[in-house]
Amino acid sequence: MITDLRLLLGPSRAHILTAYVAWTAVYGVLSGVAAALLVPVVEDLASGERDGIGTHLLTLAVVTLAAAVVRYAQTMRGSAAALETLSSMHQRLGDHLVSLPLGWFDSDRTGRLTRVATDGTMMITGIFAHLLAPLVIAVTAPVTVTIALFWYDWRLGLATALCVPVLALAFRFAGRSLARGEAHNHAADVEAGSRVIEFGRHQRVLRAFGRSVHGYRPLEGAIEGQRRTRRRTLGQAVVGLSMSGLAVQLAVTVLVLVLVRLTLDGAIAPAAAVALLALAFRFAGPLADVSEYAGAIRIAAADLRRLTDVLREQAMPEPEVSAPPHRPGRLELDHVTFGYRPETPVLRDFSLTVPPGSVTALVGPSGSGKTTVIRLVSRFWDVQHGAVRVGGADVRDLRTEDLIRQLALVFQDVYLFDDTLEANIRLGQPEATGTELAEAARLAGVDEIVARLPHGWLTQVGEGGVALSGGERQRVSIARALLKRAPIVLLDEATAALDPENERYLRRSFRRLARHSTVLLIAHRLDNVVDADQIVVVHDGRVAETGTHHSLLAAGGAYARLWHARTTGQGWRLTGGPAGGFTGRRAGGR
Ligand SMILES: Nc1ncnc2c1ncn2[C@@H]1O[C@H](COP(=O)(O)OP(=O)(O)OP(=O)(O)O)[C@@H](O)[C@H]1O
Repeated sequence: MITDLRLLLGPSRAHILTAYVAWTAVYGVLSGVAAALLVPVVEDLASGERDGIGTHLLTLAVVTLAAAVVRYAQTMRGSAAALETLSSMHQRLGDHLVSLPLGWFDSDRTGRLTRVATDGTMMITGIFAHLLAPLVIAVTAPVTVTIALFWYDWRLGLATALCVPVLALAFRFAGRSLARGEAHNHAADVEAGSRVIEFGRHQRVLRAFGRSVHGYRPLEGAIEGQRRTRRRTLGQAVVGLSMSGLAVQLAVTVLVLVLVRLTLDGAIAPAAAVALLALAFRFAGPLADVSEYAGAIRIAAADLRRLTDVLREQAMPEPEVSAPPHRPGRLELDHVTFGYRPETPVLRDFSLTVPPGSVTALVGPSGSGKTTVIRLVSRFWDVQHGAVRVGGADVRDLRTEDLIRQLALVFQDVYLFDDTLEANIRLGQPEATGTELAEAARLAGVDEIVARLPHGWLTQVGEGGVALSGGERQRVSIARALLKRAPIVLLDEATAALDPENERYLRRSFRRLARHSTVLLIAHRLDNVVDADQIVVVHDGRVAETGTHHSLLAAGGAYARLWHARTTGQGWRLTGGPAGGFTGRRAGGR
């Protein structure tokens, strides 16, 4: 737990935790010493030793006072450490997430991440408020008491020391069974939580098909699974906790028996035996506390581990300093082979060069790998073979900020943040002037949206941009790209048909983007590729054909078939033929 907390704090702030643990340990030692000092006091009382009693009482008072001061310092440091850990947790998570490859963010991991990040605050507060101090004191106070017992009578000390492995075994057994149960509970909770989120998010589809909670099997199954798992793990937890509680009781019984034996043999005076009995309980007290908290400690430790596991994920390697982009605006994929799973390549020996200031269009059937090309250029993933170069530099030799500075991305699935319209566009260039912002908005047709909305630029667009239509969201995303004025623009054209107005804005913006930048465009409508400097036909992860609209038509290959099928107006569909071949088929034709 302490290792994970140190990782969460980071190397520069880890000393805050070390100081807190050290103060807690000192408090544990002092409380053990204070308990041990009762023995000579009781002995003095019984023997009527007036001089001794004064000295011992004074020592006891000093130790108790020191324990109180240390307790105060320890509590203050605990609050400071909790606050630091909380602020550091979100910061470090955020910093690390941006360095992870996008492949890491599958829906399963994102669901788990959401849970650990939201539960994290409660968990960290709980650890510092209730768990860490008892855990440290459960080590230092009993150790101090054991040393005191040794000092008083070695047989008593030996008996106490022999109890330690038994207790450790019992705690280990309890801890393991609790951890196992907790892992099952967590998996069941995540599954149920994900199903509830899915159920909420996709209400439109579910309602269209008349599904309520009761008719939605995945959610019902997950809730039932959660109930079954909880019932089963509760039984295991009770067994584990009873075992550790029993072990503590057993240790106390052993100590009492040894004490009685030594007293009966005359080795210990009866009055001292009473004080030593209290000391034996002081040995067992912190352990009993910890055994009581064992469930909470295990749960917190598991939550903490899940959180720090994210920080342990391998980040994308980045150079200290970026290689200089010696060919600005140039884009190149050099014999690239890549698969989301290395054993199933999506792009094979894929080569493509986009000269600076030119427009290249990627066309091809759905699933042929066009979007993957754009993702590799943006270094969302790293290639398995070959190289991707932006501005002449391998993307792996560029720091993320330097790579992203060269790119503007317009994706199909435009995501807008729950902020104002202006903030969403400024994302492309936060320091842009008002004039630049207005110009980008005018070209992309966002000014019309601004004029229509009640709060204009300051309208909140809602999470994901729900307050805007799909076409409007795309216009906002194009305005972002226009504002950024990056040397290279990557554009994934919307597959869904845009209405004529949105289409007009898209074309206008596109012409403006092409005037200043290199453009790599994924085209789903062939009208938009006629003027491209280069058309690359992608099929099954390979470059099937390359040329201009006219040269490809003259070649009479896959592109020409595609074009003719489209222009006959009878509909077409792409089917994978032999290497590089598509067939333009009439809809419904054989
Ligand atoms: N995140 C992912 N994990 C695993 N496989 C993926 C992932 N994204 C895409 N794929 C697979 O990679 C292949 C190429 O997908 P890609 O999105 O690049 O095709 P595309 O040509 O852009 O298709 P479309 O025109 O439909 O957008 C497909 O088989 C797809 O299922």
